[in-house]
Amino acid sequence: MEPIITFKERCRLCYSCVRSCPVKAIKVDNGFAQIMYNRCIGCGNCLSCPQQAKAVVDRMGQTQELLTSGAPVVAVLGCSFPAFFHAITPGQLVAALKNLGFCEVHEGAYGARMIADAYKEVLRQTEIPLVSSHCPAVVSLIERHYPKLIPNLAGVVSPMIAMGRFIKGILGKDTKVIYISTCIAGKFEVQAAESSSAIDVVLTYQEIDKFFKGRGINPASLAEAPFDGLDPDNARIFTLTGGPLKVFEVEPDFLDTEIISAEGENHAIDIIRDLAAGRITPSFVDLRLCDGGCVDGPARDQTLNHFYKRKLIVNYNDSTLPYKTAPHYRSTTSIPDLMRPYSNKSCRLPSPGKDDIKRILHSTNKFTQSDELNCRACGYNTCREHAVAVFQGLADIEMCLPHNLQQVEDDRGRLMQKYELIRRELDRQLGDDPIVGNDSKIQEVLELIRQVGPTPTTVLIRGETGTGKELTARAIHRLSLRNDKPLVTVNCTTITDSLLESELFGHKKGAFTGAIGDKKGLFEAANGGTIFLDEIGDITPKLQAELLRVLDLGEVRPVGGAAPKKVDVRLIAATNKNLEQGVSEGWFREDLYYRLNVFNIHLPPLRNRQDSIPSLAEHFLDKARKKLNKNIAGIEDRAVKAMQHYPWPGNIREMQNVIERSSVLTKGTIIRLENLPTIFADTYERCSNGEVNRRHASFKAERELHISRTEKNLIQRYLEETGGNVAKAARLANIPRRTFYRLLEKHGLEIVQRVRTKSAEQEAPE
Ligand SMILES: Nc1ncnc2c1ncn2[C@@H]1O[C@H](COP(=O)(O)OP(=O)(O)OP(=O)(O)O)[C@@H](O)[C@H]1O
Repeated sequence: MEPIITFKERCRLCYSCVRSCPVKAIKVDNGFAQIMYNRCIGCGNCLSCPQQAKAVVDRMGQTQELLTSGAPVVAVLGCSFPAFFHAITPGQLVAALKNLGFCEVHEGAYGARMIADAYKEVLRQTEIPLVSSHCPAVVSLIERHYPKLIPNLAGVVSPMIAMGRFIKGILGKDTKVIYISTCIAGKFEVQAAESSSAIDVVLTYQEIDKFFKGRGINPASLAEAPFDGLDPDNARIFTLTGGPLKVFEVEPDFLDTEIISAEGENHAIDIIRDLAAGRITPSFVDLRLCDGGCVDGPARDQTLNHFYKRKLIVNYNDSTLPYKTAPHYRSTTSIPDLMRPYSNKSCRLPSPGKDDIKRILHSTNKFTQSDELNCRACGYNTCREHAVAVFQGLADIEMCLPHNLQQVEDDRGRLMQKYELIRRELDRQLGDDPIVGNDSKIQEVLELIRQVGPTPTTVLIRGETGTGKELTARAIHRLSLRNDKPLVTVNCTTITDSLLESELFGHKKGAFTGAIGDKKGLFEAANGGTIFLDEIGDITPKLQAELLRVLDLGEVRPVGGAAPKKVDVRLIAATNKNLEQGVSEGWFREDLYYRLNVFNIHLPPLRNRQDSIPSLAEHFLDKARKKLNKNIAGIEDRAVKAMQHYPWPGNIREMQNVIERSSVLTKGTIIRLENLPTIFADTYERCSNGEVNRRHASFKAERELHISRTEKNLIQRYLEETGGNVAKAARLANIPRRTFYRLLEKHGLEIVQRVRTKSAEQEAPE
């Protein structure tokens, strides 16, 4: 497994890894940034991901397995260890490692000591510019990205590999060697074929520290133990800036241009690029990718500054460390083969032509040079570099931040336009719809709407389904002084009980599973305007109590929140339930009932509004005409008559649907009885037979019919003239009030008039 992995789900596409990768070995694809290992040089920069989406693969389990396998396991400490384990002595660190189960502990600096002689030899023999190879990231950089310089690489192993070969050469191949340092590239290096089997595991200081903690080992409490192997002497400074040249005994003069010693990815890449281009031709280039040398490798102690770490290393170099060297390490034949080969590991990506770049730039709205902002938000230094990466399949177009912002702005504009269109359409469909009807009942309703509209009074609208309760609520809001503020409509049965409370009153973050943030409720959304609670008879007793609180105190309490919020909302409620029965049966709170029942509007069912059927039919036909863009002139009389005798269980909504459906079905310009659902033909037949039968009935029956009609018309007229006041109407008709009531009953002129009549009666004494 590769030493660094990506946790897809943590990647938030901030492109910080793209930005920090010196060789752009990151591919953004499928919604996350992944490492392209064939381009990666193991510098470890991507581990600084703010979301911790990149992590070093845990090798502690593997180490533990080796330690318990029975094979001898040797620990080798990289030269920089005193700058990490600075709170304990080197001898205590050795003791702690032995406590973990390591049989020997060596200083990796001895590896630097060993390769120094090899370097002197290679330097003496080489005539082309020689590039040092002790930094595995620099080796990878050349093998993967500048293969032209492979012949320039010193064919000498790194100090780490030298140590592995040295120890295994003496103790035998079955010995396991674990190298511990600040280096991440070393983890990649030991996986490469060229250095395989020299080192078994590479750990960072952090990993070994975790190991101590996991095993309850406190190195500071331990007595010092001596190192094994050989004392590296002054090779301990190898880790520092300038350290390798000192150890290799290559000491240039101040003005020397033949020897280059540099650190840091920018310098290293610049120098390698110039070498490859032949712009510089020094005799020796000593390079390390980490700025500050190995002591400042990616797994360093981040809390210490470079110069303090330098001081720690210098002190360590000056001190005498306890050593207990076994005689076999002193044998002159113990020095292993320190040479190594290299291979071309570059994989060339396709190069885009000018037109390709242009096309990609255009797709992110970059048409002129000034459109190329080179803002680097995508992680690439220039818009062109990003375009090349897009062409090569490394980057996404969507990585361009200015382009995305422009897109969001454009989308916002488009959505605003759509919203505006939909709002107008909704207004057309709902808000501006007139309340149609010329029967006395609906005229009375209209009068009530006109009276209550401009007041702040709570209104309770009652009536069967589809009778126009919502339409009435809209009309009331339109006539109110709040009509410039929202009318929020809530159907209490469409939202589940548990959600309705939070929908109405809002909730605080964490109030329940899924409450990931604070949310305002619909009462707050309606602040200053009106809220229409449809089907109020269906809300739970708990919600009834909360609602009462809103009505009494004018404040809402969000679910999970302690502090109430003031709201100024007018309430219109509607129900087709019998709330009085609810109160007596206990499922509707009495106090809420009285609070709602301030001003009642009762919408009559359509079957009691036969007189309005022709005008409603015409109204809905007009709507269907516009909606379907169909030339329909009218509805034939037979169809209207059938509609007048149909009981309309779904009321006006049903009628609207029937007319729209018939408009779709009709082939001519007139909606005929046959275009209506078949039940209307039956209804028509029944009512026609009734008329024919009546025509053939006796004179007496015919006379009764006419008298009854005249009686009904007269009663309606008296009511109209007295504004629905039954007491006055009875006086005008010169009949007792009780007789007038009986006639109302007989002709089906009920409830609405009676409600009004009752209140009017109280005002008007007999
Ligand atoms: N008097 C009327 N004039 C014109 N259209 C009407 C009238 N009454 C109702 N409508 C139309 O009938 C349909 C149903 O009306 P609305 O939704 O207001 O009924 P409702 O009583 O609130 O229904 P529900 O009880 O199912 O919620 C709507 O399209 C509305 O525009």
